[in-house]
Amino acid sequence: MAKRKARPPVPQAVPPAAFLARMRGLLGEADFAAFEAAQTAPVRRGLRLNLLKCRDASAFARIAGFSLSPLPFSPEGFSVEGGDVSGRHPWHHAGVFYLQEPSAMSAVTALDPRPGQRVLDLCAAPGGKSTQIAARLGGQGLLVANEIVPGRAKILLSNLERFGVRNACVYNETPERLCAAFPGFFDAVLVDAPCSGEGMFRREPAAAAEWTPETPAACARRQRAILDWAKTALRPGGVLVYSTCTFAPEENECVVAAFLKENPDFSMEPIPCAFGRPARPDWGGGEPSLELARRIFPQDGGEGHFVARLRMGAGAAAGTARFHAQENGDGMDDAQADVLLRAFFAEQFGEPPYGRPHAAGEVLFLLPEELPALPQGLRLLRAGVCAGRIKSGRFEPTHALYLAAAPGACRRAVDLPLGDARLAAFLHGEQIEADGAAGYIAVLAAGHAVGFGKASGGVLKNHYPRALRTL
Ligand SMILES: C[S@@+](CC[C@H](N)C(=O)[O-])C[C@H]1O[C@@H](n2cnc3c(N)ncnc32)[C@H](O)[C@@H]1O
Repeated sequence: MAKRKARPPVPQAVPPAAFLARMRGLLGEADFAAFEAAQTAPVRRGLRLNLLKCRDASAFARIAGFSLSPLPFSPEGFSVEGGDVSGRHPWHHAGVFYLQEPSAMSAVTALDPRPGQRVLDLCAAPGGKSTQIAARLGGQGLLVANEIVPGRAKILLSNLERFGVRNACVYNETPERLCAAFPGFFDAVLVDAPCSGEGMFRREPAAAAEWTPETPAACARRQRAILDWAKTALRPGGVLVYSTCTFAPEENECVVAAFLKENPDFSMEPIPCAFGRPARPDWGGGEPSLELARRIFPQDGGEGHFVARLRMGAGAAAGTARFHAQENGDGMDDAQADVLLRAFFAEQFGEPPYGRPHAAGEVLFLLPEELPALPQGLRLLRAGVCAGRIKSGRFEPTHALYLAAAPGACRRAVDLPLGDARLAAFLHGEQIEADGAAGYIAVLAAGHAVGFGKASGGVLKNHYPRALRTL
């Protein structure tokens, strides 16, 4: 592998004195001492396997050169040491793993999404929890991942594409507009709310610098508004998970207590995994069922999270979603897109096309089966997989199409070991050697697709997206 530049040291955050005083008051002397001691321990790095691409953690660790230890927060999550644990690792480019703060994995464990369900991740960027939900869905059902900030929504899309997710729609919407378009539609909704980020002070010094004693109350107002919209997108009997990465009771127990008071058709449910410790009913006005939510403090093995799982009563009233059929515009119709994609898949992949072929002008998509049509008028970044476009009468595939290939499916491929200089060159954007017939060829990193190129005259023209190339 190419030699890596040493990374500059991460600046150390100084927790505000008022924050520490609050924590001392909340936790009491003994627990506060443990909290403070954990704050100075080395930061644990978390790695989550992409179950869509790899389920064998020992083989993964051996080949990737990592040492993995299980975490209590999620069965597919590990604390990681050794090797090149970074976004530059070829298997990171291939979407085989996601680097994530360990306790952040707990929210999807609490949500417990199952294949075939319709799931909404309402505050989704950069996609830590969306990629985990998609992996748990195993390609069946639907994930709607939404992010309000445009630039962050693009990063969310990029991470879902890297993970090879086929059955997601990515939106850049306000919670209000998104939920109004999907009334009563989802089996499960995750609100991983914007918060004061007290659990991220060590990793994000900016969060510590911005914090004031008034921040939690301001965040709580926004969180309650988001939850009010989130509930409208849930079907009766569905599950709502609320999570934050902050410690402030105002943003955790108090927000959930107020929600339960205003929505008697919702009730707290136990989380099917005993990470961290029970939440504190006395920090949320005394509602006893708050004890079913969980808190994770640094002394519990993660930077900090709060997770509550609520269920909507099965008899509650729900709205009905109304969708409109997609239009094709000029160019192919869906039947022609189907024929073209079948031929391309037969040549390139050992599986037929998945989803529903759809042509929008010159661009061809494989739409999620679970979404018969799309709501109109929303800022949609992607529905399903963008397969490619017709250019000068020929089909040109996308990077996302190769990343979404099932493991072992690429028929025409050059498979390079992780440390191979040609792999480093490809990820850097260079041409590499290619034997054999001309045409599109997948580039694999030890069995997993990282992208593709077009072979001609013994070389592979590089189609690795510029924005993703290593420097
Ligand atoms: C805690 S982060 C989400 C992290 C994400 N779930 C993950 O695991 O990668 C909260 C997100 O909410 C977004 N956000 C900020 N203000 C919002 C608002 N008023 N409504 C909805 N989302 C908002 C932020 O841009 C941010 O991406």
